[in-house]
Amino acid sequence: MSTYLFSARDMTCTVPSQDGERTIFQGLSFDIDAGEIVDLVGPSGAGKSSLLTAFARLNPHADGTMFLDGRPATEFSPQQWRRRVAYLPQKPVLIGENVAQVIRLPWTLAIRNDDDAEQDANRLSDRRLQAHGKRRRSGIWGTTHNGVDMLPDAKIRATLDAMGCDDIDLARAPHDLSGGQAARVSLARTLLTDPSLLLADEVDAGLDDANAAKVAAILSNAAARGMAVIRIRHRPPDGVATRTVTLDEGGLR
Ligand SMILES: Nc1ncnc2c1ncn2[C@@H]1O[C@H](COP(=O)(O)OP(=O)(O)OP(=O)(O)O)[C@@H](O)[C@H]1O
Repeated sequence: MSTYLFSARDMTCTVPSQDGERTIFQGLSFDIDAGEIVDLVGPSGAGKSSLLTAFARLNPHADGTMFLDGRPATEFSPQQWRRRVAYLPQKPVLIGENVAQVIRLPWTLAIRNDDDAEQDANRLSDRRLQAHGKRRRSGIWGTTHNGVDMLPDAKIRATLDAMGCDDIDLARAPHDLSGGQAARVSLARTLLTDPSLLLADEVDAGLDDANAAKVAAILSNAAARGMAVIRIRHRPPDGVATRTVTLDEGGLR
């Protein structure tokens, strides 16, 4: 059994091509511990995004064996996996009329997924069924799930401020945000769902140095609290990564 937070073994990705199929990578292994920030670099087209989406179980062309907390990925439903392993695409997709709504939506969905998973488990166990309803959720706010005010504006505000996002108005429409603000809102939204592993696919691409530094600081703080982070980056090293791995010609080194 793996002792890492996350492990992947024998990762393979084969995509359709004109000649039939093309293998992007094969037999890759990767491990990451809680609190680590690993930069995944390599030439364009090497398969970095394909590997990250494979880790997120979002890549239909990829295969392999993965473990989270020593448990095989096959023991997690796709929803349970995504609750723990968050994939952040380069271009933020911000759904909602304003920043507060954008941030609240995945939080609500994450809670609902937790409850769904809990209900599934409870169906299998009368004893746990009795306990259902008494249990307190130990989420990042430590609140129970019984009201719409689980994530009130004041808490969103405080969280954004703590992440260096005091320039972002909660009432602002997502399409009015600058690129740097949108990137940080997207990041804050994901971090609030408290994933164990964050897969950040070029989230600082296209940002100016100041905004890229803010994004790096947010990730660094999250890692200091125990989150593991894998970043795909094309920018020069920023000193935040604990380790850099290169994907090239189908291999990781
Ligand atoms: N669904 C798909 N169908 C066909 N080819 C694909 C598919 N997904 C990825 N590829 C190909 O796989 C290769 C790896 O793509 P990927 O985006 O993972 O590389 P990358 O290292 O992230 O590149 P970049 O740094 O430019 O973003 C590319 O040649 C891409 O065209």
